[in-house]
Formats: sequence, C-alpha cells, structure tokens
Amino acid sequence: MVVNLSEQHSLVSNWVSELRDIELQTDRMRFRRNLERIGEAAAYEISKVLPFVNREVQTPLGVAAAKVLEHQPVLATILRAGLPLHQGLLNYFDKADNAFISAYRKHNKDGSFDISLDYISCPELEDRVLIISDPMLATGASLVKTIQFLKEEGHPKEIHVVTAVACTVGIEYVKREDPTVTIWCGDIDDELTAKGYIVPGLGDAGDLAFGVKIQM
Ligand SMILES: O=P(O)(O)OC[C@H]1O[C@H](OP(=O)(O)OP(=O)(O)O)[C@H](O)[C@@H]1O
Ligand SMILES: O=c1cc[nH]c(=O)[nH]1
Ligand SMILES: [Mg+2]
Repeated sequence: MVVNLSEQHSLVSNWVSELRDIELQTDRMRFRRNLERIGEAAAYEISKVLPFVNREVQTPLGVAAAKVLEHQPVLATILRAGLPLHQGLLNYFDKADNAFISAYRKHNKDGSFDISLDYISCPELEDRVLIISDPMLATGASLVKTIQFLKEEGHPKEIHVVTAVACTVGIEYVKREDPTVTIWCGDIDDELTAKGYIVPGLGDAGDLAFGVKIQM
C-alpha cells in the first residue's frame, strides 16, 4: 500500500514544498526541521494503524480508561539523509528501539552502481513493527538492499517505509521486493534522471541537510 500524505492538503504538502524550494534550501536548519516535521506527521498517521490496548490510569481524581500503544516499533534509518526524518519519528515513538544502516552508491566504470552496506546497528526485529525512514526513494536500490538485509537479521511483523519524496520507479521496485510493505510518502514524482535523481524532486537531501560531501 502507498499513502501520499500530501493528497489530503495536510501541512505535509506545505513542508514538502518548502523542502523543494531552491531559495528556502539555503536555510539548512529549516530543511532539517521540515524533514523532522514530516517524520512526526508520519509517526502520527502510522500510529493509527498500530494495535492499542486498554489500560486504566490513576489520575489525582479517579481512574480513567485509556488506550495505549501495545508495543513500540523499531525505527530504522539510512545514513545520512535519514537522520532528521528519523528524529521526527523518534520524537513521537519516543521509547522505540533504533537501527542505523549506512548505504551508499558504489559506482562502477561503466556508469552503473551497486549499493554498498557498511555500518549497521540493529536491535531484535523478531515479530516487531519495523519503520524504515529515508527522505528520498529514487531507484529504490538503497531501500531494497536495506530491507533484504534487515529481513536476514529477523522477521519483522510488518514493515513501514517513510519518505519525503518518492519516485514511482522506486515505489514499484519496493512493491516487487515485498508487496506487504506500506510506503508513507510526503509526495510522489514520476521522473528520474540518468544518474538516479528524482525530477522535480528536491536535489540531494543529504547535502542539503548536512553539506556537500566529497566523493569517496
Ligand atoms: O533510491 P536510491 O536510488 O537508492 O537513492 C536514494 C538514496 O540516495 C540518498 O542517499 P545518498 O546516497 O545521497 O547518501 P547521503 O544520505 O549520504 O546523501 C537517499 O537518502 C537514499 O538513501
Ligand atoms: O533525487 C535524489 C535521489 C537520490 N538521493 C537524493 O538525495 N536525491
Ligand atoms: Mg546524498
């Protein structure tokens, strides 16, 4: 299932439009904060489809019937652009366990690239809700490799993916890899450049959040 969070004219479309705006992009703090806000809104939306249990809460004046989240999810993110989006999810799922994955494009001489996974830190995943965040879902190669790796580490009960901008090609690739994944995106674009950048997209999310990196 794919949920486009901009479809309902929510504040998410406002924040995505700011992320895309070349003039506002000079303000790195706003760029990171907008990613974080999208993470927060996505956490709120995802919470609506997670199981809750009934509890009684003692207040100073009596006992209130309450519904509380049954289990905290595992929040996984792909370095480095995923960090602000991840922080937004963690602001709301504040007791979650966390996983960090570094995935990057390793370019071959013929212009093609493979995704290399280096640093990985992962909690127990067995039978847990897994939410993977990365602001850009372009070809889908980084995300599919990450999903494949995490599934080798354990068997999550369900997988959610949170992105700011997703390309239709990447969405289809993830759906082919695992049709049970739910993708929550800030917006969806249809085009990809030959180098795998989303058009109109927003540019390089990692560079815009943290500065241009030298090519390794
Ligand atoms: O769908 P794909 O074609 O795999 O592209 C998307 C990936 O590209 C970006 O990361 P990038 O490699 O630029 O690293 P960065 O976060 O360090 O900037 C983005 O954050 C995704 O991880
Ligand atoms: O458009 C894109 C594609 C991959 N990574 C980005 O940061 N932006
Ligand atoms: Mg980048």
